[in-house]
Amino acid sequence: MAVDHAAAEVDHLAAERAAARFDVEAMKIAWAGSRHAVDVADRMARLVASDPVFRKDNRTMLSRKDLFKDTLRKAAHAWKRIVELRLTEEEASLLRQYVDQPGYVDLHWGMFVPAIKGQGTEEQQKKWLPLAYKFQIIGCYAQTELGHGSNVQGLETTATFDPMTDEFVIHSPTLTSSKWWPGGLGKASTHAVVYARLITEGKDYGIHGFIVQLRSLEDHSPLPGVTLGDIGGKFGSGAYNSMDNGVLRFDHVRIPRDQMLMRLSQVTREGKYVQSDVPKQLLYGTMVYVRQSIVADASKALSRAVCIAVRYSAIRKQFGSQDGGPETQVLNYRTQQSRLFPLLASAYAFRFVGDWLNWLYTDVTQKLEVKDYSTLQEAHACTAGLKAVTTSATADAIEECRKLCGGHGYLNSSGLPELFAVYVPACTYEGDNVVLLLQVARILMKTVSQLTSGKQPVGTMAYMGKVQHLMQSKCAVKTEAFEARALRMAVNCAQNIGQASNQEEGFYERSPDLLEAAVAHIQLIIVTKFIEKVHQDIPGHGVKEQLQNLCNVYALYTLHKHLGDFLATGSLTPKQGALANEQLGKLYAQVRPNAVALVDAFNYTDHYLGSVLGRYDGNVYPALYEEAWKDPLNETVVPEGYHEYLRPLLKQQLKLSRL
Ligand SMILES: CCC/C=C/C(=O)SCCNC(=O)CCNC(=O)[C@H](O)C(C)(C)COP(=O)([O-])OP(=O)([O-])OC[C@H]1O[C@@H](n2cnc3c(N)ncnc32)[C@H](O)[C@@H]1OP(=O)([O-])[O-]
Ligand SMILES: Cc1cc2nc3c(=O)[nH]c(=O)nc-3n(C[C@H](O)[C@H](O)[C@H](O)COP(=O)(O)OP(=O)(O)OC[C@H]3O[C@@H](n4cnc5c(N)ncnc54)[C@H](O)[C@@H]3O)c2cc1C
Repeated sequence: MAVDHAAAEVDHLAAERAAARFDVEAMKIAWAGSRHAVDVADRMARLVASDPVFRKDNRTMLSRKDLFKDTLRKAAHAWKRIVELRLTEEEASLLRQYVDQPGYVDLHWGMFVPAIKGQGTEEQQKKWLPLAYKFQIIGCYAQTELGHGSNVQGLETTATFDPMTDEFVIHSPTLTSSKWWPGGLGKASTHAVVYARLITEGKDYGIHGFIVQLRSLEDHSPLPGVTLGDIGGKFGSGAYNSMDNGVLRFDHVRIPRDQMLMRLSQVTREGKYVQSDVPKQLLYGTMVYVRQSIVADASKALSRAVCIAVRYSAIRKQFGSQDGGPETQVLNYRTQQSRLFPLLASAYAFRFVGDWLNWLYTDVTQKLEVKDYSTLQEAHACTAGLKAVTTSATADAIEECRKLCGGHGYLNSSGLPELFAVYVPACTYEGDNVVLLLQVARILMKTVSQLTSGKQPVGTMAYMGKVQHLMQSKCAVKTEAFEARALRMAVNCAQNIGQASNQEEGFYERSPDLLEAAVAHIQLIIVTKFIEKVHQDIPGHGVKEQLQNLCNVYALYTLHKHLGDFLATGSLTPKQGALANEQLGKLYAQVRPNAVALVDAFNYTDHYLGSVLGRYDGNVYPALYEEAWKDPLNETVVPEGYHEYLRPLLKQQLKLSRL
């Protein structure tokens, strides 16, 4: 039973649920990963849903100030509950997820703590982490500047070592060097990991991380030399406006030398720069960590939107039989299915590839601990590429779900506008998606160039080693078609770049094609990981069959959508393309009776979904009607402003008509 629906009196979706051909409880386990994962998520979701402090149905009606205060209140209350109930790290993180309101704690736990863990020495970790763990300090991640975000090497903030005092002087030399965007910086954080150019002995050693205190721990006022503020309102109502994305300027602010994060490189007491024997890209480790978690978040956001759209499509009826019989559920329209079911399949696909990516990340981290850097490039390519492809697809899908819900999808009470507004910046933060895909493309080009030297590609690039076969064969098997498409697109790009006067120029000219080659490579990974998942032993009546269906939907839909690539590279014939489309229609018919149960398997509470259209009990119309009356505009029958602006107008019209 989904968590807060036990009391639902009428289940308007009961017939849909009864029609499902698989065990929903077992599917919940397949989705969450284990029985334990289902149980703990269930408990945390229930805890949040039943606590009035975590109410969020009025969020889009709050002013920015009230919304921010509400966020502070929720964060403090969540922390109180975490301490009182002695929640584990896993439980606490789920509780924060279900509170579902972007706020400074996301950056504190999600970036500040990981940056210190990844880039701080053991000594620095011992000093700073206990303070952060107990919330005696609040931290954020201050990298992006007004003038530069994507180009990290172009950042301008300086950290100049002063050997006289054994301190770094942090300074913002220009307006464009102002830190701009960091979440939690504007109003909440007391500390930040600040990225700045390290200058010592007159030499610029590039970007490094520093722990800098920004606000007094006594009264929260900015420390001398520090200018701080919020950067202003953002897209949509409610949504990401709960976050205090901030601006920060330094005027020669001094910090002790030991606040430079010194795991990757050090500055000695005398001011000598010492590079450790670790790759300098580890400076970007926090971003890699967050990118992998963003892939898991994509499946959460997408599954929420799909859950709303599927349930509502089963309730909503339009048109019907000619003889006045019942109208048709819009979920029965073939067009609705062909728009919605690929999104349902994508939610599952992203979930499983997210799990795999988490495994890859953990594996790389363990290897790094024993100084094995061999999989660093693979981790970068997979996190960057999957982050880009899954967030772009999810942002588009949320908007598609809004349209699938017709007019009511445009109401705030559908939950979809806010979900979209909160979600879309994921295409930009933690690396603009185009910039990240170009990173993948660079690695693809490097791999192609090494093929002739006999170097065998490994990991997710291993298929490129089958170059002779994949360049020539006609592909009968689905994965092979995806492999051939990705490889041939990459090889085409490499050949075209090879004809340019130099590599950089060629890469620049061919970058639109390179983006598409990178997408093809990443889609191959998603399809492969879904197939690997369905080949596992998956218990529960009908569960494996449903996942197999969804896997086929994802693969064939992707193939259909990018048929141009497959045909242009000769990876498929037009006849195979047409057959794939035929097959897709049949698969949708198999998904149809299971659709509602497949979204029930996400096990979301009505509180977390935050949507009158996606209610578990399907009792949509009374809820929509009731919700409308809660709008502040309906507090008075005659609107404020009537006497000033409507009455005189109407009176004037009355006078004119009497003339
Ligand atoms: C949740 C909401 C909160 C949001 C928070 C934020 O947004 S926070 C702000 C988020 N901000 C952003 O996300 C900013 C996005 N921008 C960036 O991440 C970087 O500027 C860049 C990667 C685009 C270029 O960097 P660059 O000019 O320094 O480098 P380059 O291109 O010249 O490549 C040199 C080599 O490094 C390799 N390599 C690169 N990255 C990694 C890695 N992570 N790991 C391992 N390796 C990596 C690359 O493959 C290449 O290898 P090769 O060929 O030499 O063997
Ligand atoms: C909601 C939100 C929260 C954020 N939180 C944080 C935070 O906590 N801490 C932090 O430090 N930062 C944060 N950021 C900043 C974020 O990381 C950057 O905005 C992001 O990295 C993109 O950089 P940019 O803004 O410089 O975009 P730009 O690089 O200026 O992008 C503008 C356009 O240029 C294109 N472009 C750029 N470079 C290239 C290229 N080489 N080739 C082709 N096209 C290119 C892009 O594709 C895009 O279309 C946040 C941003 C947002 C929106």
